[in-house]
Amino acid sequence: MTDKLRIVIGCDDAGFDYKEILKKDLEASDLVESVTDIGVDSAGHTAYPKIGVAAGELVAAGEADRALLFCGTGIGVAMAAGKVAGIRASVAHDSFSVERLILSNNAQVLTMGQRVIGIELARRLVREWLTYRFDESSASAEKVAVLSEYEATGSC
Ligand SMILES: O=C[C@H](O)[C@H](O)COP(=O)(O)O
Repeated sequence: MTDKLRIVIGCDDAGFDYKEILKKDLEASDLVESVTDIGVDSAGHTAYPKIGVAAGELVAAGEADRALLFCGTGIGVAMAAGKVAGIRASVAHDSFSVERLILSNNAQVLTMGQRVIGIELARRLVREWLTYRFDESSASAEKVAVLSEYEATGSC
């Protein structure tokens, strides 16, 4: 049995519809322990960097395992979340990239763009994302460690 995940979900106004749909999917999933919605609400106009940083900080603080974020393209919230120390975040809109986001990069944050990907593909990819766990003994681990080394020391 795979450990269940504590997930933060968030969006800007351009990602609101998908965030609402995926929030329901996550809440119904057997692979999810909890879902924390950090907004925006339907009337929200919070700029995407604030959502990305807020989600990244929750994960970095150990209050969640992963974050799933939406904006128009997925790019802005990924850039913002990735500014938080220790956070690895990326947009991914295809099955292989979603797999490698976990198995190669041990990323905690997946982002998607509501203006880019169809909703049924987004839902399928999130279902797949929930099944992957990074293998700390894999050859990928030492590559991920180089990122951490750079963060810690300023060089690698
Ligand atoms: O990456 C940014 C997002 O796509 C955002 O939702 C839209 O930003 P814009 O309004 O600056 O295009």
